[in-house]
Amino acid sequence: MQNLINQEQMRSADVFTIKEQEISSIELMETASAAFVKEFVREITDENTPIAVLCGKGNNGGDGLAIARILNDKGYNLVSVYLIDFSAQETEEYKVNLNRLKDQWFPLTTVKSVADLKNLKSGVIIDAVLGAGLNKKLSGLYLELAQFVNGLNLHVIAVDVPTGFPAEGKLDKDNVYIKAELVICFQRPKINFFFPESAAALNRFIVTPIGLSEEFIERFDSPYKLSDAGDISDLIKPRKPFTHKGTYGHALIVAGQRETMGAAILAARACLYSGAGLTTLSIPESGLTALNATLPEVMYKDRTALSQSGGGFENFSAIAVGPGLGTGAESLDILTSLLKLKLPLIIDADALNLLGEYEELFKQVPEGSVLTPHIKEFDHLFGVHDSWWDRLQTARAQAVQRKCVIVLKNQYTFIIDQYGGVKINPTGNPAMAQGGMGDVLTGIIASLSAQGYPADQAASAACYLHGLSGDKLAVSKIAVTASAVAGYIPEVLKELIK
Ligand SMILES: NC(=O)C1=CN([C@@H]2O[C@H](COP(=O)(O)OP(=O)(O)OC[C@H]3O[C@@H](n4cnc5c(N)ncnc54)[C@H](OP(=O)(O)O)[C@@H]3O)[C@@H](O)[C@H]2O)[C@@H](O)CC1
Ligand SMILES: Nc1ncnc2c1ncn2[C@@H]1O[C@H](COP(=O)(O)OP(=O)(O)O)[C@@H](O)[C@H]1O
Repeated sequence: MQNLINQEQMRSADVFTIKEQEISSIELMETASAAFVKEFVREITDENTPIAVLCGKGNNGGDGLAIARILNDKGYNLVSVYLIDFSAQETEEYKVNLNRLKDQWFPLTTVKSVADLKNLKSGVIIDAVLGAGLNKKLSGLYLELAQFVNGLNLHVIAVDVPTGFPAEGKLDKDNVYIKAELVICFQRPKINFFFPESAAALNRFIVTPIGLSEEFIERFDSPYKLSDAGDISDLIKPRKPFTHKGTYGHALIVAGQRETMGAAILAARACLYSGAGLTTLSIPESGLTALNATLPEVMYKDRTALSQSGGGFENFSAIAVGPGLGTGAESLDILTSLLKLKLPLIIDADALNLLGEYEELFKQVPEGSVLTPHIKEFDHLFGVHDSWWDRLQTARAQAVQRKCVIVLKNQYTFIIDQYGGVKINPTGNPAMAQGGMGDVLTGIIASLSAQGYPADQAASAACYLHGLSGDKLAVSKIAVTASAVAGYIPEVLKELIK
């Protein structure tokens, strides 16, 4: 698990590393530039590709100058450098690298206005204009430059961060960035890469270590952590000898109505395949035939018993409610009765929509519950947000206030624990953008909860497994179905168990 540090912390990591390793800042820049080149040559393998390096006058530009030199040394023989001369001040490291470049023969063009970029027509652009030192929106000549470069439609690879893109904080819709196909980013990804608004600035990113002290970085207490396979492997317990179905909990899923019975069955399927000892589905009776035909292992519970002082619903190891439930009077009664049990719930889909409608009901959600909203459900619950940064901050505050886990779903799903800590899930892909996928996630969370994993662990492991299953299936498929993702969970679980 990596902690995502902010730019101030990154700068102190620079200072610490320079002192600890007794190196100069120019040597650190050289290491960073070499690390960039290592990734770049994997991406652009043809040494005869024309490469234009656009360099600002800060350290991002300093990197660009070093990168141009290292690429040239590696046999990339069509590298040209454009010195973006829109600001007066240049950094020391920039000056050193410019002198190193001038020592060799190198095509250098000084750019005083975008007209000076007229020869830029083909090949790859390395964007080293502005990096993490960005302190305001692009305007004036920088804005013109970004618009000009974007208009060229060339393959842009950015150094550390695309020009104009803030590493952290709210991303305004009217921001303009130099749009990169790829960002090769130093040591840690920027938190803003994980928000959908980042699609305006980059398609992909790679993180490359540049030798900063990991020990020092790990000491920072960041609220944002990036999950990885190792964390999930550490969590998942193997199945032990002499265990039986009773060992692995009994999950109940309360879901479905006539038109959306599939959502209930998908959630139950995922629960079953994620290893719950027993899975029971509470659906309208009209769904029984479908249930028995598709999932014979799953049991049925008549939901009309729920209103009768618990009706045995209190005896399950975990309860999930919501997929395909509907928002009518009957569904409202079901949710009201479930909340009266005062047991932590996994709350999804229509159950969330009901909570959004009835504030009094929302207040009754027990501590330790897991809410799994997608963007629309989230904004219905907590008000409309105009940025993902704000949405995430609201989620953190609400998770603390309600002592619940919030799973804010997206390409990168944010799992927010009861203390406001955020785990970012790295697995999953656009092939999974199909109906029913959230129902499957709910089923996995229910299953892991029934097996005894605490709410935040169940949620983060479920998101990882769900996305990984989708990733494996997407290797050979343009789109993957929710059923297939559920069906593949046992394999990814097995793979992750140590
Ligand atoms: N540990 C690491 O990660 C390492 C990082 N390294 C590299 O350093 C990069 C950060 O370098 P940096 O701090 O010199 O800032 P950089 O991005 O070049 O900007 C320079 C100047 O631009 C200006 N400016 C800002 N916004 C503006 C705007 N909108 N419009 C116009 N001007 C604007 C602002 O000047 P000001 O406005 O204050 O006069 C600012 O001072 C980082 O991304 C990475 O590439 C490696 O070399 C070593 C290890
Ligand atoms: N592009 C994507 N990349 C990664 N995961 C995705 C993508 N699109 C959808 N998903 C995942 O699929 C699920 C969709 O949930 P949701 O919108 O509630 O679906 P549904 O209501 O159809 O069940 C979420 O877990 C989300 O993270």
